[in-house]
Amino acid sequence: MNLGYFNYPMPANEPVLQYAPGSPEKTEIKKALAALKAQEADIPMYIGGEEVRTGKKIAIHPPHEIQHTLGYFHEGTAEHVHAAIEAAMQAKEAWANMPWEERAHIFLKAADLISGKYRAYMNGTTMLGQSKNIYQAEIDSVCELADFLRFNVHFLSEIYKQQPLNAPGVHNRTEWRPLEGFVLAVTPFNFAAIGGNLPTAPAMCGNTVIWKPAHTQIFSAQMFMRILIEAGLPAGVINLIYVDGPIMGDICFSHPDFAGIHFTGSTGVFNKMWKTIGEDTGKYKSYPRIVGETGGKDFVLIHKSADVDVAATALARGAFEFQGQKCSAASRAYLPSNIADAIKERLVAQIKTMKMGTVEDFTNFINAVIDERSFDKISKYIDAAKNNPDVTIIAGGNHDKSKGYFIEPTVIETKDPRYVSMCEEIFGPVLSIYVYDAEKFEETIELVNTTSPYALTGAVIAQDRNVIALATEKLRNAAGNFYINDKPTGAVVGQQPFGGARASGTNDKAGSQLNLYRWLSARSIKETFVPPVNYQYPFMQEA
Ligand SMILES: NC(=O)c1ccc[n+]([C@@H]2O[C@H](COP(=O)([O-])OP(=O)(O)OC[C@H]3O[C@@H](n4cnc5c(N)ncnc54)[C@H](O)[C@@H]3O)[C@@H](O)[C@H]2O)c1
Ligand SMILES: N[C@@H](CCC=O)C(=O)O
Repeated sequence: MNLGYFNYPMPANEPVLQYAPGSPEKTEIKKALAALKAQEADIPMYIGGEEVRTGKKIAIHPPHEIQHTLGYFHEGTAEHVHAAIEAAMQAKEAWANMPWEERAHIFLKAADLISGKYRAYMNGTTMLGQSKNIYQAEIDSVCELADFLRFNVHFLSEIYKQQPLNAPGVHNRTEWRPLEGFVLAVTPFNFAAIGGNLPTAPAMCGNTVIWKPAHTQIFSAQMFMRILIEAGLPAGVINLIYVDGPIMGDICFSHPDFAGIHFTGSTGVFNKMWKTIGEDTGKYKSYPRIVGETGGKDFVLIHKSADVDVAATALARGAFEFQGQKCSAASRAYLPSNIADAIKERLVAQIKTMKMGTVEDFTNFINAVIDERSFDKISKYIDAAKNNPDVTIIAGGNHDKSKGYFIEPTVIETKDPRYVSMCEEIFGPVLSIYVYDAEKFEETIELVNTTSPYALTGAVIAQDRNVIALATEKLRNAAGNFYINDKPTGAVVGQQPFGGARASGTNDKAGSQLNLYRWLSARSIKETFVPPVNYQYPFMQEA
């Protein structure tokens, strides 16, 4: 029954709490961290509304304290992928037919639970599971996730309102159907908000979903899943499984009901998925929607007119917050020769004050990288730089995995603008810098544009307005999110819709209408009130 058109106006962004000494939020998070550490969680998969425990228990350790065990998750097999598909297909019809306002209110309630009752637990599971300090957890697992849910409800309401023209005697309407089949959400380790957005955006549109997070994000993913259930999400709408990626891929990508993938992760994995899906599209009922946000090699281009402190701070925050494990992290910087020494000096001075350690000690700015594989990969780049006479490490360079996966914030200076660390995504606390002739700004723009295959984020730091205009125009295709006099990280939902092009993804902008359109399939319906009863047109009559 449709008894009215209900409005979901543009929401405000969830305010970021400050966790100052003595604040109530600081007391709450300290309590939550202690409680989470005092227990060993037993974490099931969620399939068709059932908690599924397989007995194959995998331990979860904080990356900054690997001797501690936070709990265990139950790993699934091919059988659980099949069960999740079946559950999604069974739940599909009832979910698609549920009135929009009922669906919307589940997600709005979940947003309020995240920003209220469970704020400390969303933050706590993210801090401990992914080694984020409180500020990094707050902007991700609480503010960005609540924003994704609230803004998407607003954006989808706006889409539903979009209707075509009518000619006399005819009524036209557009139905925004969900896709025919199930949607797969495959999510990365680094953002709890991305983990939450990738399954909920298609679900909001009436699709049912299989959600496979990275193993290293399960501690916060299961917290969000429990919140969705408390908010009223019906059984089978989102099915959370912990299965090896290729096993899941083999089954889902060969299933006739596979309708789309919402992926965020590395470019290599996405390329493989695209190829597998494209090999024989005849096996599917419809062409699957393929949405992927992938890697980056994000630049900061500094002009000779730049404010030195602005430049040094954009690099310090942009490169090292959350240990550089943001797809948006500043990882290559171009310093003009006239102020390069001053920027380096201030950057190194800032880095020297960055404390590294556990998330429970709030004075630590730097925590650990996600796991041993990442630690080893990042350390290799640093060690190769140490052994290369043509490059210099001007800050950091040490790493130690005895207690946790700790890597110092590291700055590599190279005289070769195409040195490996200027081109490849390292995904850790490593910034590479190249000093260019301050009079060759235009040539350097070209260098920035052609050095890496990625085009995710980038920043220009300058005070000269003509230069800002020039860089904005010439680097149009080099970044999907472009920043002027700021760090290239920290996009906010509703303000800077996020996503990149080239090897950085399909640029379907998470948390925007552009993204939601990918999970909808429009049906145009024409109704003629008084239809013709003779095939002949007036032009056929004799004069
Ligand atoms: N562009 C963006 O918006 C954005 C945001 C966050 C992270 N990222 C990118 O994500 C990467 C870091 O995250 P990650 O290490 O979790 O990425 P990843 O590619 O290793 O993993 C992403 C997801 O894919 C799964 N997976 C891995 N191999 C698979 C396979 N063969 N088949 C099916 N699934 C498979 C993983 O288990 C995980 O769930 C970086 O490259 C980063 O730039 C991009
Ligand atoms: N949206 C985040 C990055 C997400 C990728 O890791 C930012 O803008 O920093």
